[in-house]
Amino acid sequence: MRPKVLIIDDNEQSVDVIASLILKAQLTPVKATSLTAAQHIFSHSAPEDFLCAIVDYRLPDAPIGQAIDFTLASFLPTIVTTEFLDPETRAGILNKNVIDYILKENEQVYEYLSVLLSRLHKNKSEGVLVVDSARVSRQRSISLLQRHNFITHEATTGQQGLDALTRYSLIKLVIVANKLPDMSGIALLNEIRKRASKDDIAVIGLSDHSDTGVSARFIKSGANDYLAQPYGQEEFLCRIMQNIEYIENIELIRRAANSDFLTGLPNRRHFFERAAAATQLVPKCQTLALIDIDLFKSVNDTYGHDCGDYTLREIAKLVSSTFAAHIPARFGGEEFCVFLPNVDLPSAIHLFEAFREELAQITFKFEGKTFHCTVSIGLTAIATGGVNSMLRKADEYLYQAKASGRNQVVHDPVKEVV
Ligand SMILES: Nc1nc2c(ncn2[C@@H]2O[C@H](COP(=O)(O)OP(=O)(O)OP(=O)(O)O)[C@@H](O)[C@H]2O)c(=O)[nH]1
Repeated sequence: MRPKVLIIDDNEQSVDVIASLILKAQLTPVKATSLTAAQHIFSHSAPEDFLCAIVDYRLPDAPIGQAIDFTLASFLPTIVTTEFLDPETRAGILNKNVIDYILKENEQVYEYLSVLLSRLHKNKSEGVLVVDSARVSRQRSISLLQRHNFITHEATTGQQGLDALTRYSLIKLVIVANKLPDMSGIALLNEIRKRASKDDIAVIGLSDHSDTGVSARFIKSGANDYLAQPYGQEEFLCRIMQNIEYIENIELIRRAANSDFLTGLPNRRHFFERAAAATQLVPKCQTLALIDIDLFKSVNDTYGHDCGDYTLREIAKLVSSTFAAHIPARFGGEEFCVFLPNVDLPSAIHLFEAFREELAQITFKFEGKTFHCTVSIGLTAIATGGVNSMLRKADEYLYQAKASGRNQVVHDPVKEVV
């Protein structure tokens, strides 16, 4: 079920705009035109179904932000919208521990709201580590991050920070104080950069307003950004969002470059990178298989190219789930490859026979038509010549499998395995 977002606003026009943004962010809007209506809706719902609330500061039955107090008391992360904003109101809103406020002054702010909503959703799977021995400053950072749904981790020493990085793989961003009890922030940054580049984990260094040299040293030593203390909460959150988005965009580009467009499986290039990394770890044994769909041309010719694409995607899903613990890839056309470090020939034969049989049992259904597919597989464990030589050998066996009637696995003679 899509998470819900509660809108409390008595202005029909802004409710409609906000609701359409919520739908665009793949979330479900729930509308209330007053505080009383919101209280009624909320008392009949499960609080955990709601991602957040978007609350107008001034409502007929809640003229000075009482609806904000209600959503916060209901543990709903709250974004405030308002038509006016004097410094006193702004400070009052921010003091209430809301996520952010939106001044309804132009269309661009709705764009910002849209970004904020999708971030709140995505942040639930993003880890941020705060390494700061000063309790108040650390807790302030953690509290701001939690308000934005991030998974937070805290450390008071550099070593604890490094341990947390080893333990929690979801950490995308680290906030590093300049002075730590066991090392300097710069020294910690150096250690982090030995493990992860600027494109893998973003680091924001905390410096002092009075010491501009520190921020420059952070950046020169590989930090993505810095924040001069004391900082405002809006600046803090803007920088966090910017840096997390940078890491996410790099991830997206990498995924696009490494995966096959049609099936999402790793592509040939990425396969070779992963296989090379796996062989460097000197596996005890290795097997490699080439899988080719039988008579696939006839699927295209009989049911059309779209059906061919659908079949490739379905078979790719089975390849991906069956060989998730190994290194599967689409090699192009109707051919897949799987490299299995630390799997010997008898175990691999068992795996690929089971895969072949399972696939042959599947009834593919496309636009009212049903049909079956089989695959031929060439499998080798003769690893002395490296991955390229394994590919040539597997290709020979694949040719034999096709020539001997298809729907079979041809492999090295079991006793001759090196
Ligand atoms: N729909 C679709 N078809 C593809 C794609 N890539 C390759 N093909 C088709 O896959 C077919 C491969 O045909 P062939 O090489 O003759 O082999 P086959 O029909 O599978 O026969 P055997 O391999 O001998 O069992 C061709 O018709 C290609 O057009 C793709 O991405 N989508």
